[in-house]
Formats: sequence, structure tokens, C-alpha cells
Amino acid sequence: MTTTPLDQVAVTQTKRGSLAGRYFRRPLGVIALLLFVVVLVIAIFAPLLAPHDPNLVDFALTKAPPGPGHLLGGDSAGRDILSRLIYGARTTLYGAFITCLTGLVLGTPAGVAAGYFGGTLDRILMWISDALQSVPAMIVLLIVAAGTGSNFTVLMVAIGIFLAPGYFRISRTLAQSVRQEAYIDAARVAGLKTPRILGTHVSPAVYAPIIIQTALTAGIAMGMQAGLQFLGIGAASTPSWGAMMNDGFSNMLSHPNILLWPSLALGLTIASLALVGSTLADLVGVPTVPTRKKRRWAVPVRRDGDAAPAPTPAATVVGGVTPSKAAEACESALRIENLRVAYPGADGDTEVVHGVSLEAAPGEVLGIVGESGSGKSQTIFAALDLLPAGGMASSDGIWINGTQVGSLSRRKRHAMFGSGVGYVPQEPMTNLDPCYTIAHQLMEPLRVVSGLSRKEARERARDTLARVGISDPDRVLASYPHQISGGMAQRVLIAGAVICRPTLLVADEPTTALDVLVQAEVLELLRELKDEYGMALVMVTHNFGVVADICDRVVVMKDGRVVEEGPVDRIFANPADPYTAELISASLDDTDSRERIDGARTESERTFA
Ligand SMILES: Nc1ncnc2c1ncn2[C@@H]1O[C@H](COP(=O)(O)OP(=O)(O)OP(=O)(O)O)[C@@H](O)[C@H]1O
Repeated sequence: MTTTPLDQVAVTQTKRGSLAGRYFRRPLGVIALLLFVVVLVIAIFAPLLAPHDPNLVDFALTKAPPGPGHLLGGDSAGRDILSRLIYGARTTLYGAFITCLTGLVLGTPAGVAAGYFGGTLDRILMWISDALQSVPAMIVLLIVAAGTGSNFTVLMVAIGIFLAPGYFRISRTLAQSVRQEAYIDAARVAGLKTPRILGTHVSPAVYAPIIIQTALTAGIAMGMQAGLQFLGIGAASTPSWGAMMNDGFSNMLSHPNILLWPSLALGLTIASLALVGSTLADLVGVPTVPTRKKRRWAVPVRRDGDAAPAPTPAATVVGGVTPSKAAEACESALRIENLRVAYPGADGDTEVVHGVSLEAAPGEVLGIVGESGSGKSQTIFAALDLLPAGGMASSDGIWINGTQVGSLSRRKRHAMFGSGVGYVPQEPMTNLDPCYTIAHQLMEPLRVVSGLSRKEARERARDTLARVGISDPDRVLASYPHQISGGMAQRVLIAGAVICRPTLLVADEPTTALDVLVQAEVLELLRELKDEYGMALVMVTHNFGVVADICDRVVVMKDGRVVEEGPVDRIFANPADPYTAELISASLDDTDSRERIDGARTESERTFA
């Protein structure tokens, strides 16, 4: 095995520090948090802290000014203002809790589902959300109050329903952005089921913004709650800041202190929550949503549940294949027959892959080569069920490791990918989930798909990291993606792709994002792994140098078509198509490559016309 220096690259420590550490460096945020904690403590320990029974009436105390024994004075009914204020905190926080819980439980899962699956589900949920936002909430709340005898908890649940669209919209937007992340594709190819992907890879992106939303929603809930109580809705025996404000409002001119204290308590509590929320938003607003270098087309990935226009999705159409071809396909690691991929556009569907057929035998290294936009990735995406939203694929069949994947349910197809197919994507960094350690990401498919115990999975992960040339696997296992270099990340991805010992490894431009030295090492590693595990390797590249280096056979693509295929030696010695010849010389001599390729395109077009 070749020893490599990649793992020598120092693991960089994060300079940002933990979220809590950064939060406590914000004085305003700290003051706001302290204020809220004080209100919370007062609410929890109200029976211990209140000097009097909040409902005890003492006529001598009616509208009394502050004095000994009654530090804030008495209200218009002769009750101790301080005690009512303390118990009011309890009512207010309880109400806000019920409201936030309702909004959270209804809005967040719905938003994640709508954002991740898109399509009809998204449209229906968006419609419900819009409808809820257009209903005049206060009128409905008054009706609910009348119908339930002003049941406080029911009213707070009703407010929560009206505030659920806030949670829905945030989680929908975040799920939409995360579902385009390459590490979600990688998780799907690794065979993880959708609930697992939603739970472990999509939800973490939603957590921090949802906490911020909760802080803001709690403030809004308190305001609405106080508004209802101000209108006299709610049990008279329950001390509440809104009811106290109502009382104070009636005596505002003669006894302003009755209005002052509940208003101050409510204002400060809402302001503290708003400040906590905005401080958190400042700190986590951008980094919590992982950014992916957008694919050229920048449209969301189609998922289960999306409305997929005809023709049928990738690998689901079987037809036009003779029995002999089907039998041959059973021998192949990968076989694609007459694949077409199209996208809807303003002027109808645009086909970007036009009837591509190719095959990789077990143990063989097949190169798919072509310039940018020639359809290499679309071909592979269609085979691995990773087409972006709107992508429509039809074929006469796609076989992976001898199985016609179109005849399998999506679930079985993905389970098969997990154990039989490894996928090494283009951009190492974006294919690792920033929320989890490398250990978690390598062990997850082993535990979930292969059923290994935690100990076994960890050992396998450590061994595989060592095998891909990382000399300090324990340190890398404990690292987060941002703590490792690009070269090391690519090795981690290769380790992840081969960790379940697949029989087919698909590598989509695995060296593009790496420098020249690291490129050579990664190619060497892929070659070694392929020999060691007996895998077929499908190598997608724009570089004939890579093809010369590692491939047995090559398929040359241009404008969504296969222009030529054959053994690498023959293609290099005697390219049949002028485009192939120019691609070879452009790859071997980088100068003026674009002009030469363009020239060859013209020549080739003449040949094909
Ligand atoms: N979502 C999409 N909508 C419309 N056209 C698309 C979409 N995705 C890809 N295409 C088109 O499909 C064609 C093939 O793209 P593909 O990504 O397969 O090229 P490629 O050969 O892999 O190039 P690269 O290596 O640069 O990714 C391109 O012309 C591209 O513009």
C-alpha cells in the first residue's frame, strides 16, 4: 500500500468557540437572558416568594400606595399587587409555554416535511399555512373563549395554532436548503431511510432557528395572552398581568402604579425574549444552515412525494430490452440501456441525456469522460436516483450488480445502494454533514444499514480510515468536517464509500477539488482499493489524463450522447471521433484546450450530421 502524507495536514481547531461561549460574550444578550431567568425563577417559586395570597381581598388595601407589608401597594379590589404580579408571571409563562409547544409540534414537522418532500404535500401545507395566517385570529379567539368558557389552556393552544405558520415557514425554508446538500445525497446512496435522514441530517439544521423562533413566539404569545386577559377573558381567580393591566387602565389617571407594574413586567419579559432571540440569530443565523456550492441548475432535489412529471422517474421504465441483453446485464456491475434525462422548461421539456447506454463489468474501471455539460453527472445521477427536482428519466433498464433497479421499490433500491454501491462525490467538504463528527458519519450506515454494533462499527471505521491512508484515525474520527483539510475530507468520503464493501464504486470527479499532488494520491488510493476489494469502478471525469492513469475502458460523452467507447489503449492510440482526439490532446496539454475542444465540437457535429 502506498503511504501518503495527507493525514499529516494539521487538524485545525475551530476558532469560533461553542455557541454558549459566544453568547456569553454579548453583554446585551446576557442581560436579557438573566432577566428572563429571573422571571422564570419567580414563576416557578411563586408560592414561596409571594408575600400574600394573590386573591386575598383587604378593603383597607384598595388602591393603596406602596408601603411596608405591601411593597407595590394594592389594586382596585384591595389585593396585594406584588403577590399578583409574582403569580401573574406563572400564568404568563405557562400560557407562553403551551402556545410555543403547540406551534412547535404542529409547525415544525410539517415544515420539514413540506420543505424536504416538496410537490403536492408542500402545496397543500403551504395553503393551510396561508389560510391560517389570513384568518382574523382575535375574532376566532373570542369565539373559542365563548365556546370553552374562557378555558385558559384551550385559548393558549388556539393561539399556538395561529402561530404555527411561523414555525412552518422557517423549517420549510431550512429543509428546502438542506435537501440540496450533497451530504443528503450521500446519505441516500448510503442506504439510509428517509425518516432517518430527516431525523439526523435535516433536523439539526432546523434546531437553532427554531429555538430563536420559540423565543420570539413566546413574546408574541405573551402579548396576545395579555390582550385577551385585558379584554376580561380568563378565569377571574387566576392572577394575570393582562387582567392587572385592565384594572390599572381603569384607574390610570388616579393610580398609575396599578398599571405601571404589570405593564413593566410584561414589557421587560417580552423585550428580554426578543433580545435573546436576536442575539442567538446573530450568532447562528448563517452558520447553522450549511451552504452548498450550488449545482449549475440550482433547483431542489426531487424526493419521495414530489410530483414527478412524465416520463417516469429514473430507472422505473423497463422495456425494449431483449432477454439476451437482460441476461448480459445480470453479469454487469453497472449497465444502463438507452437512458434519457429531460427537464421541463418554458418551451416544453429539454432533453439533456439522449439515449445513453454503457456498461461496467465486475472489477473493471470504466471512465466516463467529456467536457463540462456533456451529461456525465446526469447519467450517474439517474442511475443512482439522485436527479434534481423536475429531472425526468426513462430507460430500457438500469442494472446495478445484476439487479434491475427499476423493478425495485425506492426503499429497496436505496437499501441495495447502501450495501452494494459506494459513491464518491465531487466536492468533499459539502458532502460531509457539518453537524456531526466523522465518526458519526462513517458509523451511521454501518449501524443502520449493515446492523453492526457500535463497537464493531467504530472498529471498522477506524480500520477503513487507516486503510485510506489516515495515520491518526482516532483524531480524525473525533473531528468535525470543518476541522479537517480538503484532501483528508476526500479520503474520509472514500472511506465512507467503501466501508460497506460495495461491489460498485462510482466516483464523480473525485479529484477536481484537490491540488495536483493530492489528486495523484487519491487516484492511486482508488486503484488500490478497487484491486483489494474487487470492486468495479466507474470514474466520471473531464480529464483524459485521469482516464489514462486508472481506467480500463472509456465512454466519451458530448452533448448528452456517447460519441465513442472502447478500451483505453485503443482510444488513445486511435480515437475514432475528432472530438475524442481533441479531448485527449486538450487533457494532455492544457494550453488552448477550450479552443481546441470547441473546434472539435464543430468538426464532430459535421461528422454526426
Ligand atoms: N436541473 C437542470 N435543469 C435543466 N438542465 C440541467 C439541469 N441539470 C443539468 N442540466 C443540463 O444537463 C446537461 C448535462 O449536465 P451534467 O451535469 O450531466 O454535465 P457534466 O458532464 O457532468 O458536467 P460537469 O462535470 O460540469 O458537471 C447540461 O447541459 C446542464 O445544463
